[in-house]
Formats: sequence, C-alpha cells, structure tokens
Amino acid sequence: MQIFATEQIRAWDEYTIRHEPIASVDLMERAATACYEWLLQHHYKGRSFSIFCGKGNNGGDGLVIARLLAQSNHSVTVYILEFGHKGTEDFQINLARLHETAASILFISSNEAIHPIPSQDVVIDALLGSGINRPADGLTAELIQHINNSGNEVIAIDIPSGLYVDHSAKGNIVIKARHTLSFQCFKPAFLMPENAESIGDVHLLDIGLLPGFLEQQAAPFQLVDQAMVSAIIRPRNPFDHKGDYGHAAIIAGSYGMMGAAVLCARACLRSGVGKLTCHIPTQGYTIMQVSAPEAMCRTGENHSPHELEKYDTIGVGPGLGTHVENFDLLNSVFEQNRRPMVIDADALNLIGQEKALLKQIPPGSIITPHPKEFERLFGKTANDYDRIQLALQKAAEYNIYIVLKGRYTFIASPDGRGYFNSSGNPGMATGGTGDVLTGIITGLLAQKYSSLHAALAGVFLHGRSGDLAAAYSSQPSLIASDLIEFLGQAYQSLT
Ligand SMILES: NC(=O)C1=CN([C@@H]2O[C@H](COP(=O)(O)OP(=O)(O)OC[C@H]3O[C@@H](n4cnc5c(N)ncnc54)[C@H](OP(=O)(O)O)[C@@H]3O)[C@@H](O)[C@H]2O)[C@@H](O)CC1
Ligand SMILES: [K+]
Repeated sequence: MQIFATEQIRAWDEYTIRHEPIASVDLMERAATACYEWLLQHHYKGRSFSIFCGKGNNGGDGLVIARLLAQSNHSVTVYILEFGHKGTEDFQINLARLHETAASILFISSNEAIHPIPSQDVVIDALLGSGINRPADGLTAELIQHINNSGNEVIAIDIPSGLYVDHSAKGNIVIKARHTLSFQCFKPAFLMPENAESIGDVHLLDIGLLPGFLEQQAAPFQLVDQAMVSAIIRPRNPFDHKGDYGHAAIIAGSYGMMGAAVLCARACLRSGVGKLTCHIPTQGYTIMQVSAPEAMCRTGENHSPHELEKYDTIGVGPGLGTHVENFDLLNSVFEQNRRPMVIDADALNLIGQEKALLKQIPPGSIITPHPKEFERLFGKTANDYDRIQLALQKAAEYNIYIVLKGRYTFIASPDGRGYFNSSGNPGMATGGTGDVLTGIITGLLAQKYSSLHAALAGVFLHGRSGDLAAAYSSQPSLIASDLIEFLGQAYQSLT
C-alpha cells in the first residue's frame, strides 16, 4: 500500500471526481457517511455530540456528519470557527443542508464565544484537515486547547487538527484524539512516534477512491503489508534439500548475555535456514547446545572469527558486549565477508564508537538499530521526519539497508525508497525481540532472498508473530521467545 503526501492525496480525490465521475460534494457525502457509519458501529449510537468545524472541506465533512447524526435523532451542537471567509463551496452547500435539521449551530468568532463542552458529549474534530498550511494560532489554538482541556472523548476527522500530513508539527498546538477516522490510505503523520499522543487509534475508511490512480503514482513511502510479503516469500520445491536454504552464521553472546545469542539462533532456525553455525564464547557452549540443538557451535578466543567465507551470510551483534577486543572481531568479520550481512545491537554500538567501521560494512548489508542506536551512529535529529530523511541519506551514503526499529519500523533502502512496517504491537517492547528480528533476517538472507526482501519480509513476519502471540495470550505478557514460537503461524497466515 502506498503512503501519500498531501498533494498526492488531493490529486487522488480529483482523479476520482473526474473519472468516476462524482461531484466533489458527493464525495464529501461518501467520506462523511463512512465516518457516521463507523460511529454507529462503535458504540456511539444514541450519544450526544459537539462537532467543531472549520470552513474548509474538513469542516464540510463535520457538517455532513452533524446532519446524518441529527437526522437519526442524535443531539448535535455544531460550532463553526470563523476564519474570516465564507468557506469552500462544499462547506456552504452542507451548511445550508444542516440548517434544515434540528442541530444547533453556533459561530465562534472570539474567545468569549468559547463555552464549556457538556461533559457527556463526544467531540468531533473537523476544524482543520489536510489543507492546514501554518501552525494553529490565535482563536484556533485557543479552541484546540479548550477541547483538549475539556477531558471529553475526541474523534478527529481525517487528521487531528493542527497536525501536518507529511512534516513535523512538534511543539505546535494539536488536537489530542482518542480515535482518528481517516480516508483510504495511511498518511505519514500516523506513522511517527512524535504524533502518538494526538492521533490515538487510526481507522482507515474506504471511500472508494479509484485504484487506477495508484498505477500512475510513485509514492514517497510504501506500507509493508501482507500482500507485499506474500509476494516475496517463495514456496518450497518438493526436491529441495537443506543446501538449498543456505548456511548462516551467528556471531553473538558473552558472559551473562547468552540469552540474546540463543534467541537470535532459534529465530534464525525457525525462519527456515538450511544450516546454522553459532560463533559464541566458550562459556556459552552448553547453553547454546541445549537451547538450540539444531545449530552447530564454534567456540574459541574472541568468538573464533575464522573460515567465515563458507557461510552464505552472517548475523553479528546480539549480546556481544562492547569490550575492546570486539573491534578486532568486527574488523576481521568485515575483511573476510564482503557479502550482505546483518549487523545489530552491540556490533552497532561498537561502530557508533568507531565510525570508520561504517565504511567497512559489506555493501547491501542490513543494520537494525533502535532509535538510540541510530542516534549513536548518525547523530540526533530535531524530529521523527528528519530522522527518516537522515536514514535514507545514510542508507545511500553507505550502500546499506537501515531497519529503524519502532512501532512502525522504517526500512531505508539505499536507492532512496522508504518502507513502514504495518505489523506488530506495543507488547513487543520487551527485551530480546530485537535479537529475534536479527535471527529472522539473517535466516532469510541465507535463503538467498535479496537484502531488501529479507528486511521487508523479516520485519513483517516478526511483527505478525507478535500480533499472533498477543492475540493468543496478551500484550503485557508477551516475551521474545513467544515470537519464535509463533513464527510458524506467521508464515502460515501469509497464504
Ligand atoms: N473532495 C475532496 O477533496 C475530499 C476532501 N475531504 C476532506 O477535505 C479536507 C481537506 O479540505 P481543504 O483542502 O478544504 O482543507 P481544510 O483542512 O479543511 O482547511 C483548509 C482551510 O483552513 C485554513 N487554514 C489552514 N491552516 C490554518 C490554520 N493553521 N489556522 C486556521 N486556518 C487555517 C485555510 O484557509 P486560509 O486561511 O489559508 O485561506 C482553509 O480555509 C480533508 O482533510 C478531508 O477532511 C473529504 O471530504 C474527502 C473528499
Ligand atoms: K480534523
């Protein structure tokens, strides 16, 4: 699924208006009807509503929702924020239609017109949508603060007022919604951690925008979803043998952190790799052999980084520790192996301390930092949008794939394309889940998936395993081992 910027969303609306064809006001009716139906299906039937509208088409959506609610015997008060102009054509048509219902209509043109919101009311926020072109200030800002301070439940239409679709509104005054009802496709704003407090739960409603538009468009970002990953994962051939699924190595673990190595190894095995050898410290030998009997082990000084050429790929980092000898280890790995590999955790922290190592990473490799590790490698950014841009820039500069872990993990490809993963849940914010991801991606690389495909399928399957595990038990109880147990079902769910 494509993730569009403001101009493309507008162009998609216009394409639909021209080619369906449908009048703009009828498309607004369709969008607002989808919101109205969502409200009725989600326990808001019979409630009373305070609906705040601007004078653009977002406000127009609010007026249609108000009319549909009033016509179905809901108590509705509509507050229209005066912008100093009459409003868009569709706004005006719908204001006239609203006057024919029992809804109360009040205009807000000064602070004195802002009154307490009845505590039982559900607030609908239709002040500003994708047409926002500057930070909310003056009366608009006052009204947004008033709504936020009311404690009422807020449902935002299209996007919480004050947020931009595709750049940062950090520090600005923005509606804090419990739910956001948006249309057709994800907007970049919904995928940024900095907006978590504003957007609440996002629900995408189908308003029938024509799919023909999608063929003409190169979107700035793609959403990694089931359709994309199902097309990546290849079925197995009946005559295949283990040699067809590659030989991976995992270089991981240290005293007190063998769990990270075990999780990584077990996830790699479950991803479908043909053979796995773990390069681990001697004191971890029994732990690994008992925990992952399917894996072979190499022990010896400094993880015994020898004969690495024989592996199809290598995953390095989980539980490695950051002692100085590990700089030699990394140097040795990068010298012997020039094929794409996976670099995570302490290996990234070592590179963060010795930035010259960045240039030695084999081309096409995948690094999997969480935001703090990313910051140690590439520096701080002012906001989440800048971090995404920095990831794309660094992916191109070093010819690597950057998997920036988070609720919507971002994958930066060196060719400039960016992807947001759609699977996963907050239950996965627990120790060891990153080690599992490294194991899965390493396993996929060994099975000769391209770096891009290994990264995309790896993050999606990892998140899907988390979703299945959380559905089976719960988010708070989820632990990293659960992801390995549910990886089989995650594969199964693709077909
Ligand atoms: N047919 C369609 O296309 C469909 C569109 N749909 C809906 O349309 C929405 C987009 O509508 P839109 O483009 O009219 O913009 P919208 O967000 O309502 O606001 C623009 C107004 O706000 C003003 N303004 C801007 N910034 C401001 C600020 N900080 N503080 C104060 N004012 C500010 C600006 O005025 P200005 O002062 O710049 O002249 C302008 O008047 C979209 O989100 C979706 O809900 C759906 O119905 C589906 C079908
Ligand atoms: K809004």
